[in-house]
Amino acid sequence: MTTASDSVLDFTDVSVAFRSDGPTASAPAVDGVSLSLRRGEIFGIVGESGSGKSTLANTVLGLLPSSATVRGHVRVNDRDVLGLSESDLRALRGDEVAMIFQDASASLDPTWPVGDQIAETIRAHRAIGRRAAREQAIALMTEVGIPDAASRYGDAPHRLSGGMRQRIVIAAALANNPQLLIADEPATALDVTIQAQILQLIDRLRRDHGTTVLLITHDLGVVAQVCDRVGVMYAGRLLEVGTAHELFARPTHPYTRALLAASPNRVARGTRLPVVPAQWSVESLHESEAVAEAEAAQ
Ligand SMILES: Nc1ncnc2c1ncn2[C@@H]1O[C@H](COP(=O)(O)OP(=O)(O)OP(=O)(O)O)[C@@H](O)[C@H]1O
Repeated sequence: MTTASDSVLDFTDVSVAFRSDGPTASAPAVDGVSLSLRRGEIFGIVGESGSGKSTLANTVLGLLPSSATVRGHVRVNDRDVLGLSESDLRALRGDEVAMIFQDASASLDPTWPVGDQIAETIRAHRAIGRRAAREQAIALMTEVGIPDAASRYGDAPHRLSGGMRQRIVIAAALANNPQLLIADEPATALDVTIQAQILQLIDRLRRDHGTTVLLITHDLGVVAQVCDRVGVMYAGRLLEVGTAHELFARPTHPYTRALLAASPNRVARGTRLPVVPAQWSVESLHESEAVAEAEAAQ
């Protein structure tokens, strides 16, 4: 059992619903999710598009629109973050918790030198001078693998490749040594080789700094490459949690088994989750499993 001291992030019976303008209430985007992340682990949330992964993650830093109603408890280091004021959330963001998204370009100001953007992130949370912040930013750029970081400090984002921009975003995210990093599809927009490098970087940073990582993905290859434990989401529900090894070797939920059966080369990088029919039922999954087994036996 996870105790308060070894868990960084706890979701307790979290549900999220978006107010709809239509006559019928829409199904909850997140439905009764309970989950604890252990200190220093990379926890993958895997699920097809629309399963509620981003919505769940966005509850942590208060990033949901006002049309969303969140129920349950979301605790960071035992402090309930739902209902925090905007200024408390700002203090939490980038300090205890940092978040990176799929599109690095959208996270960076296109008109500003990349190094200054990292330095400002440091100065937003700590009282240090410009020169010290600049030195720390260059050290971070070096740490995340920007070659000749000092000379790239003054570059505008468009002068860097997509992979290098994502490294800058990761450097800025880690600037204040957060305990928790939420990475929402951090490598999906990049080509396969660069994706692998970004994931290796996240894994190395976790090892070097002890950062806990919540990694959102719909790529089973990502799960296989870096995740310690995995939660499978479907239609807002967390169906199954286990180690990455358990998930691949002994999936217990029929939905997970169907996903894996439908992804024959499932540990290869770039294995996207197949979309299962919206009106999913356990019976239909049993059928698809039977078909997969019959095909495998041929
Ligand atoms: N701002 C919003 N207003 C209304 N509904 C929303 C909003 N954001 C998400 N939803 C709905 O919530 C459900 C879950 O969406 P969410 O983006 O969390 O899924 P996801 O698993 O992260 O998908 P993807 O991998 O495509 O990002 C979907 O049905 C989506 O349409």
